[in-house]
Amino acid sequence: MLNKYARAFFTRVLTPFAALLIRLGVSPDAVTLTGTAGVCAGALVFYPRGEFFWGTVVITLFVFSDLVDGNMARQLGRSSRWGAFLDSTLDRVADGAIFGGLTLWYAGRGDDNVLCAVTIFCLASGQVVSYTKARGESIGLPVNVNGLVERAERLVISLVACGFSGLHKFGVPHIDILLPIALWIVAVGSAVTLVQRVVTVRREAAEADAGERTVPQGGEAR
Ligand SMILES: CCCCCCCC/C=C\CCCCCCCC(=O)OC[C@H](COP(=O)(O)O[C@@H]1[C@H](O)[C@H](OP(=O)(O)O)[C@@H](O)[C@H](O)[C@H]1O)OC(=O)CCCCCCC/C=C\CCCCCCCC
Ligand SMILES: Nc1ccn([C@@H]2O[C@H](COP(=O)(O)O)[C@@H](O)[C@H]2O)c(=O)n1
Ligand SMILES: [Mg+2]
Ligand SMILES: [Mg+2]
Repeated sequence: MLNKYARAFFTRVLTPFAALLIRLGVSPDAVTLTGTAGVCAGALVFYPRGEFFWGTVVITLFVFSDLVDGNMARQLGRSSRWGAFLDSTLDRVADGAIFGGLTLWYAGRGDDNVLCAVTIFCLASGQVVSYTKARGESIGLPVNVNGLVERAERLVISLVACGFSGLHKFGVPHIDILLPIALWIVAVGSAVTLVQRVVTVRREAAEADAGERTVPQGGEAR
């Protein structure tokens, strides 16, 4: 949903910044790599210590690089298969760091086995949701479904809740309840999305296989 409705807005806002980076001689790949390094640093330095506010501030500063890199590549007319591969692969690394950092908190000083398990589920299910699309497309299917909770939703729900929960350390009472609520929402939403994508791939695969059986290559329909 965000990918559909918010992308156009962020493209307009970020285009001048992307153009500036191009004029400075920065490459899209450098932005992809720097953005991922920044997100990983923010998540793995701050989250395991329960510094949710500052961790989220650092991550937010870097996570938009994921919209800037593609914007730069398109402005340069240099959108490439390598760029698409690098972008998606490093998305998985960044997601792993965000939910990994939260997992380390709940496994350590946050000391909550249930939320630790929910966070691991968010991490694993998010990666599998992305995999379903990549694998489906790699076997030649359109995978015409995005599902309830795509990556943008997973990030926005988790990061907004994390940032606000971090205000608990500055004396705002009860606000830390937002993070567990968000994690449960992302976990359930990812499970639903996974089912939506698997069902779609199953239908598309059955249709494609049936089409191949009725019309053999170079032959007439039986
Ligand atoms: C006092 C309060 C403290 C508050 C602290 C700050 C709060 C932080 C708030 C928000 C931060 C949100 C940032 C989220 C930005 C997300 C940007 C992003 O990375 O989007 C990427 C996404 C997809 O790009 P790709 O095509 O490269 O990705 C593909 C896709 O992800 C596939 O995913 P999947 O299959 O898993 O579903 C992958 O398969 C594929 O491999 C991958 O390549 O881009 C978009 O979707 C575009 C839309 C971006 C929308 C961003 C919306 C941000 C909106 C609101 C921010 C709210 C701010 C509220 C702050 C309140 C503070 C007072
Ligand atoms: N280093 C990069 C990064 C991205 N691309 C291209 O942009 C597409 C992704 O666009 P986003 O707006 O989602 O970042 C990607 O599929 C590539 O075509 C690139 O070429 N080099
Ligand atoms: Mg990108
Ligand atoms: Mg990306």
